[in-house]
Amino acid sequence: MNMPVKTVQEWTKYSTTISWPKAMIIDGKPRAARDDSYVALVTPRDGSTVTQVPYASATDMDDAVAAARRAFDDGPWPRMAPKERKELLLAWVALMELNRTELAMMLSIEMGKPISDAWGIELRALINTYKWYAEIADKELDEISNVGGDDLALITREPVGVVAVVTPWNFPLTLSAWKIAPALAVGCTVVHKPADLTPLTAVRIAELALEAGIPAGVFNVLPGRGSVIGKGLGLHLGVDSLAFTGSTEVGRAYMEYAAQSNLKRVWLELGGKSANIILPDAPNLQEAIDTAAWGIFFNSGQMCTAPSRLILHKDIAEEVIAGVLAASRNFQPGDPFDPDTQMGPLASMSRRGEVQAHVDRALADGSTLATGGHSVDLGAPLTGGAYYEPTVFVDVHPDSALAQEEVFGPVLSVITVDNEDEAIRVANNSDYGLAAGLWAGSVSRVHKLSRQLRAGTVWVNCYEEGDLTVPFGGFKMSGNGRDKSRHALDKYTEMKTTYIKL
Ligand SMILES: NC(=O)C1=CN([C@@H]2O[C@H](COP(=O)(O)OP(=O)(O)OC[C@H]3O[C@@H](n4cnc5c(N)ncnc54)[C@H](OP(=O)(O)O)[C@@H]3O)[C@@H](O)[C@H]2O)C=CC1
Ligand SMILES: CCCCCC/C=C/C(=O)O
Repeated sequence: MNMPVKTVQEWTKYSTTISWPKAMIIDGKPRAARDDSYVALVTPRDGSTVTQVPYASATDMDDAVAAARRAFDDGPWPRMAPKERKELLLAWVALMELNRTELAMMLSIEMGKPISDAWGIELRALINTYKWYAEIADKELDEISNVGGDDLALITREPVGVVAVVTPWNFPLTLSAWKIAPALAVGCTVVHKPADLTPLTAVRIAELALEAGIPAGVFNVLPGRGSVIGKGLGLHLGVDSLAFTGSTEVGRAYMEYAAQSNLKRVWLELGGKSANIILPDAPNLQEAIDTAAWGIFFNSGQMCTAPSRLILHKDIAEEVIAGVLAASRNFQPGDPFDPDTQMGPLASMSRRGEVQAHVDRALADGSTLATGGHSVDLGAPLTGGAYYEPTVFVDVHPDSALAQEEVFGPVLSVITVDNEDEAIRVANNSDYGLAAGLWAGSVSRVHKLSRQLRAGTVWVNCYEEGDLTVPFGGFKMSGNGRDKSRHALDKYTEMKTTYIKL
């Protein structure tokens, strides 16, 4: 399917027709915050205020959790036949498809994602994720244990209960869907707190859920401050499980909130500092070069799996660096409404300030800047936008702050090594373990080295490839549990043994 709107002029005109949600969704109804609070939604495209967002207080949060609790304890959702849940979820998917263009534009406005990526990548992922988990809802079977004699033991999975979902702004629709869709498919009810930067796409999706007939209280969405609503959900005694994507620092806080409250299950998908290793026998060096550049500049580098450490064998380092610098010229930031733009702004001015601080520190630490390192002013009418140059540092020390800390911006660190053992040592020299890339030709080398990489996903001769059938999540301080695939269902179910004397 192709994008229905084609040119930057058409998209710009279309952006003015968007009708933004005015209320949050609690217990099946749109409503304002009880204290009538609102905050401004500012687009990083040009720095303008787009609309006002209803902003939840702790009282609204209590209402939402109570609604989700009632819907779980007494409502039809966990009790209906899985095939009925499937039909309702598929009706919701049909509305997402119908509203794809509007949702893509809202996303592009909220966090500056290039419209081609918003429509072509993120909306596709959103729709496919809900469809996949809707379809799986009536295909999971339970187990009977072979205990023998006159006994019968059932091993069943039951929905865990009320699930809080707290998500970031970089892939706000995809990352939320990876949690909300499996939770709802197994019969849980959900309270979603979207990121401050991307509240209204989340509310719009909840409006569509109501339109599709998802019962009241099953899916509640609360825009609100992380330190109030996120923390409040983490501490709430009415929440049985909490699924989070975001920074390692806040992930750690969620484990503390759980320990201080009801030991709710906490599932974390956190930061990354992924290594992308290129060895001299890479089957297609040009593809490795192009993918290395695309990987770090896609979504302006705001991606937990961004291949931010490029680890090069010395024999090909010069050629790859030259290639990556040439490729970086294709990622000059541009208007996110232009379908040809490959890299839009950062998600906010404050994010841009943080990226600049990482760059300044790297310069002070003696890292060599090969290109970029500055903000960009695209001129009127986009002067207020949060644009930043594609940036590459070379000869980066593997222990430096730049090589160890997640920048979450279009900033690549290139590290040159003498041999493959050193490449693996450098790759594993990180608190994170979300993903890694390996470009090599020999089959036995690929198998040997990919086993040695301490990461939840290892991409070989590719990067950022995926499918809903494969799990996604991290080793070490990149988190626990897995999104996507059948394995995600484990996070939203409790396992029960029923042992029967016949
Ligand atoms: N794994 C990933 O994909 C992501 C990693 N990050 C990393 O985190 C860094 C900071 O980005 P940021 O957006 O601030 O990420 P955060 O981890 O702060 O935010 C993610 C979510 O957590 C909420 N939150 C914030 N503070 C608290 C708190 N004290 N208690 C409970 N919930 C909270 C946020 O709400 P609110 O938006 O209202 O603050 C948001 O919904 C990035 O530079 C990047 O390194 C960020 C986003 C995604
Ligand atoms: C459709 C591809 C979206 C992949 C998003 C993966 C990002 C994860 C993260 O940043 O946490």
